[in-house]
Amino acid sequence: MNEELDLTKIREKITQLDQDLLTLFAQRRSLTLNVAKSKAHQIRPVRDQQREQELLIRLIKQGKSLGLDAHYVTSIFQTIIEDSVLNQQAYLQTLANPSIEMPTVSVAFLGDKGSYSYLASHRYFSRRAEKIIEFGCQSFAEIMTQVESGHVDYGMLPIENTSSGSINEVYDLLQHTNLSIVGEITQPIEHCLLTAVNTRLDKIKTIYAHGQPFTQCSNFLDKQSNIRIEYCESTADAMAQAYELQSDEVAVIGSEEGGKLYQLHALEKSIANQSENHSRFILVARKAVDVAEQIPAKTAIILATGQKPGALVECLVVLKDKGINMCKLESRPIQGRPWEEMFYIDVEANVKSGALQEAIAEITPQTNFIKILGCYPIEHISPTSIPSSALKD
Ligand SMILES: O=C(O)C(=O)C[C@]1(C(=O)O)C=C[C@@H](O)C=C1
Repeated sequence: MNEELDLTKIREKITQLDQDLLTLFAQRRSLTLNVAKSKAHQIRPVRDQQREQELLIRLIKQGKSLGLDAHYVTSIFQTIIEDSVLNQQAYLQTLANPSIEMPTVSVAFLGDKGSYSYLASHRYFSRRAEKIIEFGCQSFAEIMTQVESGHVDYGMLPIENTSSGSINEVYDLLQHTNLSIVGEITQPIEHCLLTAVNTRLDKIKTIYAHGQPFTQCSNFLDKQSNIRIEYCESTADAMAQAYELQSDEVAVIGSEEGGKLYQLHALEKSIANQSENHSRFILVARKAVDVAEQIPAKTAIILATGQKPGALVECLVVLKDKGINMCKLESRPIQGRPWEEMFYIDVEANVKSGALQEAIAEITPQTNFIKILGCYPIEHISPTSIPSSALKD
């Protein structure tokens, strides 16, 4: 056979190239760590979008001359840059918080292996810790208690989802805790219908699911007739049940990645109402963290204004006047005080910044309760925009 078409030989060459690519990725990563060290000295922001834009435009051009299309090149390098920014941020955070020890961390999350909270915990600490001690919990309240009591270092809690909105139970728990929010991570939620054995959709009689995925897949579930839904404490619980039953009439809603831990296969993929489905998780700890100046920060504040008309608006006007961007506003009833609301406000500012300190000082007299829930690095790296002319062939 023509040597060029010998599959074994071709695969050997691909394997070698993939290995070379990995070596290059690792070299690039260690160079960006030096960039972070240099920026730590000069107190320059981690992100330099002009540099990113120049780099992407040049790479798209070079890619085209090699027969690689612009979208392919862009998506690869945006992933590389995101990794670079997150790594630099993680490094600068270790400098800003020298007392926090990281090689081994213990993390409490909802459910067991395979839950979305489990996946978020592993992703979050993958660039920060060498070893994770996992602590699966049965409820959000248990996660808080485990961290408060010192049994674990961190708790990972989902706070909002792009499809089903805010997770009220978590907001309510934050009202009464002394824990601080020290990080965030946005996890893509890719709901699939998973089964333990090969089967067909029309054979499924029972679907096991946690309440959240159930709500997020309501359109798909409405279309299935004669299917019984069994609510579970967590997605991992649902997966464990399906694994144990080994039935061609049983399915579970969960991620393909998590399902693999239970030897489950995807019968249907992308079954969520919204194709772009993401959950934002917060990480809580007993001690607040400092956020390095070079990193964009978010501060979470809760406050109650009583029933004075316009009191909340006045607080928000203070933020506007100080040029502080509010990225989230949520309200929840205050337990035991009917019709009174607790407001949760996320702002894009470092709590140590002059502007936010001044804003808090001005807002405080207008409230009957105010507390900083935490200040942490913004983990969401929005991709740098590229002029459309660079994308054209
Ligand atoms: O060149 C820098 O300043 C870097 O931080 C490196 C890098 C990259 O990975 O290429 C990452 C982040 C910046 O926004 C720009 C570029």
